[in-house]
Amino acid sequence: MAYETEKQIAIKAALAAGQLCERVRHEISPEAIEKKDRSPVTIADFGSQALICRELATEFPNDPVVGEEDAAELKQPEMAERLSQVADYVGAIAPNTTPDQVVSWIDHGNGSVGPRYWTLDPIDGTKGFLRKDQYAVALALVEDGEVKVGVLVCPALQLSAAQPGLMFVAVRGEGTTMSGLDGQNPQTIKVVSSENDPNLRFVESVESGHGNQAQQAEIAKAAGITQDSLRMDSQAKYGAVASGEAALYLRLPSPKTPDYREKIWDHAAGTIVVEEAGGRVTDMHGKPLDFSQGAKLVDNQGVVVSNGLLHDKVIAALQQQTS
Ligand SMILES: Nc1ncnc2c1ncn2[C@@H]1O[C@H](COP(=O)(O)O)[C@@H](O)[C@H]1OP(=O)(O)O
Ligand SMILES: [Mg+2]
Ligand SMILES: [Mg+2]
Ligand SMILES: [Mg+2]
Repeated sequence: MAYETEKQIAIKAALAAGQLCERVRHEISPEAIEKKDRSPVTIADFGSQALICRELATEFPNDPVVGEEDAAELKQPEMAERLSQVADYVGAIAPNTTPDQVVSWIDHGNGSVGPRYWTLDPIDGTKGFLRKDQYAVALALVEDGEVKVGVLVCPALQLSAAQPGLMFVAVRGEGTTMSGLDGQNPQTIKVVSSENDPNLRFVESVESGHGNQAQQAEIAKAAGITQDSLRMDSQAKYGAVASGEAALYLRLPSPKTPDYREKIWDHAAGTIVVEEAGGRVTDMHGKPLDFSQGAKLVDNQGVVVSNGLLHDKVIAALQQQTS
C-alpha cells in the first residue's frame, strides 16, 4: 500500500497531539472561559505542533513542515513560564523534553511549500477549543500540489452513540476511514449518496465572520437543501461530509473580509478525507484548491465541499448569483 509509513507516523503524531490538547482542555476552568483567557489554547497549540514536528523531524528529516505556529513569541524572556508549561505537557508524552527542544521542534514547522511537504494545523478551530466545542488536529502530506495523506483528529466529535473522539484518515486512491481515538477498527466511510437521504443538510462555521451565512443559506436552498445548517467549528465539518452526516459544507467569503485567502493547513487534510470518501472539494468558482502556491490558497476564493452529487448544482447557483 502506498504511503503506509507516512500514514502510520501521521496517525501516531496526530493522536499524541490530540491527547495533549484534551489534557489541556480538561484543565480549562470556567473562570478562564469567562475571562476569555487564551493561554490554554496557546499552550495546546504550541504543544501539539511540537509533538507532531518532533515525530516528523525524526522520521522524515528531509520533508519540510508548513505549520501554522512558530516559536518566535514563545522564545521571548517574558514567556519563560509559558514555555516551561508547554514543555511539561509535551514531556508527559515525550519524557525528558527540555524547553529548548520544544522551541526547536515548533520551529521545524517553519518550512516552505515545495514538491513534497507536510502541512499542519496543531489546533484548527481555536474558538471551538476554548468554547469546549469542536476542534481538530489536522495533518497532511502534499506532493506536487496534490494531497496524498490526510489525518484529522477530532477529540470532541461524536457522530453516533459511541464515545466522543473521532479520527479520519485518508490516503490517495485508498479511501477514507473513521475510527475512535484508539485507532482500532477503522471503518471505510462514504458521503451521502442519494438526494433522499435524511442527512441532506449542510454544515458551516459557527463563526459568522469566517464565511457568509446569508449567502450560504441561499445557495444551499438553491441546491435543494431544505434543512437548517449544522454549525460546527474546525475541519470537523469535512469529517461530517465524508461520513455522510451532511452533504455539503459551504465557506463563502465573508463580506467583511472579501480578500481573505484560505490557508493550506485549514483545508489540506479535510480535502483528501472528503475526496477519498467520494466527495468533491473546489473553490466557489469550481476550481480545485491549489496547494502548490505557498501557505495561502492565493488562487482560490471560498471553499465548496460536497458529496459530489450536489457539486455542479452548487457551483451553478453561485455563478448565477454573481452573473
Ligand atoms: N475571514 C476569514 N474567513 C475565513 N476563515 C477565516 C477568517 N479568519 C480566520 N479564519 C480561519 O478560520 C479557521 C477556523 O474555521 P472555522 O470557523 O470553520 O472553525 C481558522 O483557522 C481561522 O484562521 P486563523 O487561525 O488565521 O484565525
Ligand atoms: Mg485553522
Ligand atoms: Mg490553528
Ligand atoms: Mg489560528
